[in-house]
Amino acid sequence: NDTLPVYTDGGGHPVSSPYDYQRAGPNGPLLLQDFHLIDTLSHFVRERIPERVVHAKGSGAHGYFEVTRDITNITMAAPFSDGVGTKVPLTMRFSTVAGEAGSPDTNRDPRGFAIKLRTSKGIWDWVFNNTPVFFIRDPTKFPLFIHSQKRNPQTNLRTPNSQWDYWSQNQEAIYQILILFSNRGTPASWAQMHGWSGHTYKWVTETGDWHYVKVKVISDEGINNLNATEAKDLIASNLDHNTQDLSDRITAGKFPSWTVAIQTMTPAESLKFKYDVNDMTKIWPEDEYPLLEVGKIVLDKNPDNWFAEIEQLAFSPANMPFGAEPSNDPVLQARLFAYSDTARHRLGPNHEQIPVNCPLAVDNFQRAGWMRVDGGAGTLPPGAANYPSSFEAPVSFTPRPYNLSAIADPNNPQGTVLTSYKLSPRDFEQPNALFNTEFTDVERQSLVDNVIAALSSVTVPQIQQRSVDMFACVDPALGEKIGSGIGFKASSPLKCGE
Ligand code: HEM
Repeated sequence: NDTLPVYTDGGGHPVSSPYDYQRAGPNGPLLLQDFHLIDTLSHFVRERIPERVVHAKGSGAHGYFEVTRDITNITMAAPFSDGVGTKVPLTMRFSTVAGEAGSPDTNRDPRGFAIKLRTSKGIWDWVFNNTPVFFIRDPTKFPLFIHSQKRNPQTNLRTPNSQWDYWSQNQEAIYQILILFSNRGTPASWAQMHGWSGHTYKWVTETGDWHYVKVKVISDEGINNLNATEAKDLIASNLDHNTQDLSDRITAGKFPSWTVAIQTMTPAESLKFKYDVNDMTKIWPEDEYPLLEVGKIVLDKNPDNWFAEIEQLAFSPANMPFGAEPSNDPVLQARLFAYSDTARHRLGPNHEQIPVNCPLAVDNFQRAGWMRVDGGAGTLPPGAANYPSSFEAPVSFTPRPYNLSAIADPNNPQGTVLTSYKLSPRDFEQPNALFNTEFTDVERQSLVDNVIAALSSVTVPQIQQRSVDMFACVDPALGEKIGSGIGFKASSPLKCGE
């Protein structure tokens, strides 16, 4: 049938039968020249990547987020800044936490509730759970807590002893334990769960005003849970119950949907809040901090390729557009580091170019590394400079639209500053001493000759001028010698830093 594609090996060469292989005679050993066999085997034995260290079992789908309220008085972050009615594509992944990739969907566990929003200003990952609080408020506890819940290193069994040993020693987990051991610990469907940010974030406006914010993603169907017997029965009859349920709903056109709401707190209010605003074992009561509906989520497309679009998803709470910032919640701060770090391990340094993780637009200087399969330069022409060039201007730089130090937090009055060292005339003092008092005559002359030779092959006059000025800042005589060697004079007045 010539309408079908022709079966080939990995090099694109047609192969008559995928089952056949080459031997030295009908009953002889295999031939190393059989590329098809070797290609097939060697790809197969590399088909697994590490599973997620937590949240290994999960499933997901694609859809969109729609802005339903103008909250530019709370944040300048896209998609909100793009106006009511703006829709951005998203991918969501739901997961259990402690089980391995093949473990049952209906195990008692919190559920991961992760959302990748592809906004006009970059990726915004909402890496939430289906619970409003968390077990810990100290980041150092996370690996230790997870060790107590996962398999014992000697027996490879999960043991109630270590689970309850941890919890009874670390009782700040109690709110989450109550949820976990109620029927909320076994949701009936990914579509019938709410999601919560858990953490407090800071959302900032164009003028630098900011609020503490928590996000709640409310299932339009309400929540629906299994009792312990139902959950156990499903483990016996269908390990993948929730995975299947999500996929079946979308195939049947019964698209899961959620309403997104936020709670806000001003910095002044936070000082009067009964608990630490950065303590993620506490909720903000909804009667005191009412929910404000701001958006809608709909999931309307199943993945075409589970590995490419779900397993290779890499979420990071550090992925935030301008207008959303982390609070000083230490658990959140630790997560800002941990997720991209694990993605580099699990998927490699170029995980952000995997289509499901890729922002709508990305232009930077990251071109190489393992498995770089695109030009790595976004929309830049292939020959564009691979660093911030002064003469080819490959990219422009957006000034940050607010000054981080201006939004200092009353809970941390020092604030944070965005800075780098500025050049000053003092930066030339030690080079001057090296040139004049340490170098020998031979070294001085070799420096002049070698720099003249190097600068003569530079073809951009403003680079030659800046370089001559740099040497003149070290010593005017040095600038004069090098300048005359390439036909330039030091600028007058000469500027040697601020
Ligand atoms: C210090 C605390 C924490 C650390 C170090 C941590 C670390 C991790 C790591 C390493 C993964 C695997 C990611 C991957 O392989 O792509 C993960 C997954 C996940 N975590 Fe955390 N986590 C922490 C706390 C939390 C909290 C507080 C939440 C929710 C509020 C959360 C929600 C999730 C979710 C939803 C996933 C699954 C993401 C996906 O579907 O790919 N984690 N976490």
